[in-house]
Amino acid sequence: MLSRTQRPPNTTPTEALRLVKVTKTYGTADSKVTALEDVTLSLPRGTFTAVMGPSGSGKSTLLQCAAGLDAPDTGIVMVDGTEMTGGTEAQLTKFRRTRIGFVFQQYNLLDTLTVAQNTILPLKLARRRVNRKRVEEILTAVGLEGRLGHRPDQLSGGQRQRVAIARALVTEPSVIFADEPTGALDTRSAREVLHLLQEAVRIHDRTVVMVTHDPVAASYADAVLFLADGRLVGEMRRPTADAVAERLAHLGDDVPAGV
Ligand SMILES: Nc1ncnc2c1ncn2[C@@H]1O[C@H](COP(=O)(O)OP(=O)(O)OP(=O)(O)O)[C@@H](O)[C@H]1O
Repeated sequence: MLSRTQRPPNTTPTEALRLVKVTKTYGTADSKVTALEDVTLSLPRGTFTAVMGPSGSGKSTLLQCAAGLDAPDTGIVMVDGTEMTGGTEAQLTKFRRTRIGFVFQQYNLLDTLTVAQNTILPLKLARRRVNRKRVEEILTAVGLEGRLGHRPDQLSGGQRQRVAIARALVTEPSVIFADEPTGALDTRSAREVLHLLQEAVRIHDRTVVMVTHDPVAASYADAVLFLADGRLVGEMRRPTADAVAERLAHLGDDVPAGV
C-alpha cells in the first residue's frame, strides 16, 4: 500500500528519497545475479546527486527501483515520505505520474507529437489541467521558445533532450531521475543539459538523481554516490571531474573485505 503511515523513524519532511536495505536479484538459482545488495541511502530535497560505478555495478537497477519502475525483492523505497514499495501497479503508476520525472539517454519523445504536445503528455496522462502559460514558460526556460510546433525529428539531440527536461519539469515532480542524460550528446549540448538539471534543483527545488559514466557530468552534481557490485561503496561531496575519475579508478579498493 502506498502510504505515509509506514514512514520509518527519522524521516524528515525535507527528505526527497530514501532507500532502506534495497536488494534486487535477477534470474534464478545458477543464473542468479545480485544487481543491488542492501542499498540504504537518503537524499534531501533540492539536491543533485550523480550515481557512478563500473558497467554492471547496478546503477540503472538502482534508478529503476528508486523510481518505482521496477520492484526491489526486499527493502523500502520512499519518495517524499510516501512508501512506493508494496502498492498496486495502478497506485504506483498514479504516484509516479505526479511525483516523479524521467529523463532518458535516448530522450523517449513521441515522434508524431510536437514539442508542446510531448511536453504536456504527462499532464494529459495524469488527467491534469494544462496551464499553457506555464508550459510556454518552461519551454522558454529550456531555450525552446519558437520551437513549440516542431516535431522531434526537426530538432538536434540537445534540443530533444531539452524537451525531455521540460516534460520532466511540467508536473512539478519531487524527484527527477536521469539515466545517462548526456550520453548521446556533444560536449556543448551536454553542458547545457547539465546546467538545466542544476537549475531544476537550484531554482525549482527539485531533487535530481542522475546516472552517468562521465566524471565531467558528475562534477555538476552536489554529490556522487559510487556503486560496485550492487553495493554503495562511497560518496563524494562537491565533486570535481578529476577527483571523480581518480576515485573511479580505485573503486575496487573500496569494496569491503569479503564481498
Ligand atoms: N533484466 C535483467 N535480467 C537479468 N540480469 C539483469 C537484468 N538487468 C540487469 N541485470 C544484471 O544486473 C546487474 C546490474 O545491471 P545494471 O544495468 O543495473 O548495471 P549498470 O551499472 O547500470 O550497467 P551499465 O553501466 O553497463 O549500464 C548486471 O550484472 C546486469 O547484467
